[in-house]
Amino acid sequence: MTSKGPEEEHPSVTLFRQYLRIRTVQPKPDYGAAVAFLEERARQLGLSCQKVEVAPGYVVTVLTWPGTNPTLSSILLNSHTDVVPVFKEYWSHDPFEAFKDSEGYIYARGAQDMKCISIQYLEAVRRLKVEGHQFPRTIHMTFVPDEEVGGHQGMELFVQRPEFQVLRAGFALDEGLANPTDAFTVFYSERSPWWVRITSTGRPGHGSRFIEDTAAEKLHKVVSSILAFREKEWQRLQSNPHLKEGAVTSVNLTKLEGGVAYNVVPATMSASFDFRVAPDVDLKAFEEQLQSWCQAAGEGVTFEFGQKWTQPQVTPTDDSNPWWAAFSGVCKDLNLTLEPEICPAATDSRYLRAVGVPALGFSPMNRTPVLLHDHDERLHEAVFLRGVDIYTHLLPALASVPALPSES
Ligand code: MET
Ligand SMILES: [Zn+2]
Ligand SMILES: [Zn+2]
Repeated sequence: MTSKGPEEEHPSVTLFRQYLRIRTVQPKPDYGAAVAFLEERARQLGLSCQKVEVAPGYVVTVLTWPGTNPTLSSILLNSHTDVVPVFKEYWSHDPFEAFKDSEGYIYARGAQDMKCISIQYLEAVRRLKVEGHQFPRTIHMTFVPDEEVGGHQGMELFVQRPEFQVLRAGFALDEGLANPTDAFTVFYSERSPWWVRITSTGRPGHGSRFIEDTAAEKLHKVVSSILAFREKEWQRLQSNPHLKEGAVTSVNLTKLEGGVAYNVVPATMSASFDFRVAPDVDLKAFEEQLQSWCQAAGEGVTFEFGQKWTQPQVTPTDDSNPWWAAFSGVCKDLNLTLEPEICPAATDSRYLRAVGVPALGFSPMNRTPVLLHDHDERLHEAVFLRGVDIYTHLLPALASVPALPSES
């Protein structure tokens, strides 16, 4: 794949690179600049733009292309505006410069996750509008803050607002993952994030002594139990070629805290875990399992949640679901191979599915290594432009799905 010189760059790519330069990086995203950029896009496209401040400083921006039949539910195209932090010293190029190399790879935080998709939605809508199309269903593009830290000041609040009810979303598209093969990944469900901090308390004292019942000793037991569970799930995944990553429960030990000095045995220590619980797991039984690991380690071992999602939902991927039929039908027509999976990570789709909006997680990036949250996150301009084409085909089909039984 070769790229054109800057003077010949495709305008959609130029727009993408402009958006990538906005520093919406956690933990202090410049949301104001992103909202201003989106307002300008709305103006250019002749779309209405609504700003819903779901919490002070947290604005959900909604661009709307009205359909011809307002009695029908709408299509919601969602993307988040924030991106995760970078370790700049490990990058080949400044992650907020949107550098394009001679081959056409665009390096930037958010190139895959998920500023590409925001611009692809906008550019697909622009093209369809310019061509004079109109569709029965309204298309809303929602640009939400806060996804990368849990969506608690973003989509979680937005779905509870009257402004969300008014959108009457019937179906949503949201982010997926790149796929290194020729196929495209599509997510119909996701694992539930459970962030668990285990705190162990025990007897303190002088570091030279054989103190019994220490916080560290008990914490070690819980850590061992959880890492043994991790190994069991890993083996289950490895031994069954039919299981994809999202179908088993994963866990990582992500933080250890405690202690003040080499020679002081601390009274408290803690370990934090990022569990991603598969959607078919009995969550009550799973919490009891956590409880029993703590109890088995001894007195004074407790746990608390940093995140605890308990409403996993599955969007059907068979033709009983007219949205799936429309989505997969277009992909078939375009000769795109789909790999339907459970998303291993968490996205804002979980909030949409929980309020009854079927959602698919789709990032149209094939032949692309999965580099989200990684150093040198990048996307080839040709893959990006192909994604605009794909949405240009998907949107007419989705926005023309005939009235559902519930809508007639
Ligand atoms: C659990 S909050 C979601 C943050 C991010 N999308 C992740 O999956 O880690
Ligand atoms: Zn994302
Ligand atoms: Zn992310």
